[in-house]
Amino acid sequence: MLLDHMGIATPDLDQGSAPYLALGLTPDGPDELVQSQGVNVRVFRVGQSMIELLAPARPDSAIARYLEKNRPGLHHTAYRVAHLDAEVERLRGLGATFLSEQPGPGLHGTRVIFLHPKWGQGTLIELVEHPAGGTGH
Ligand SMILES: CC[C@H](C(=O)O)C(=O)SCCNC(=O)CCNC(=O)[C@H](O)C(C)(C)COP(=O)(O)OP(=O)(O)OC[C@H]1O[C@@H](n2cnc3c(N)ncnc32)[C@H](O)[C@@H]1OP(=O)(O)O
Ligand SMILES: [Co+2]
Repeated sequence: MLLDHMGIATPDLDQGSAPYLALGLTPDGPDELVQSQGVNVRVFRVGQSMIELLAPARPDSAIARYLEKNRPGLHHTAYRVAHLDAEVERLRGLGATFLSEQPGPGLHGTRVIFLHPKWGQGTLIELVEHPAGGTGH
């Protein structure tokens, strides 16, 4: 299992970028608007993983709601799996609860799904389908 990214909630991508730029990281390509999630995303690559900076693009987005109730910072962690549907079924068999019935569109055209933060023992966990890069089970 590979860590795909750490999702960081920020009110503003430039403000949220400051520590990562100071650490010597540079954005990996242009910012991306992901309409389905109502977020503007800026990515910094860290080895095989990423820092995924997320700023609200709409007041009704999950990130906007999160920032109404929480300080900016680590929002979720995401893991790479080779065969997402099979992994979802395997985890459902173990009693895992998901925030949606089916995977949806994620960054860079990936398929993603989120596990309920209660199941994640307080951490919001995202699974990202990477047919090549996942390890799967
Ligand atoms: C561009 C896509 C990109 C990608 O990687 O591809 C992304 O990662 S997009 C990221 C933004 N999208 C999402 O997070 C989608 C999944 N999230 C949700 O559906 C909601 O945010 C949800 C259900 C986790 C929370 O919804 P809401 O904020 O409306 O509800 P509450 O504030 O009442 O929270 C309920 C309960 O969950 C706890 N909570 C909320 N957010 C988090 C979090 N990020 N980490 C841990 N726990 C979280 C919150 O504290 C409440 O707990 P409770 O004990 O009931 O008080
Ligand atoms: Co994410």
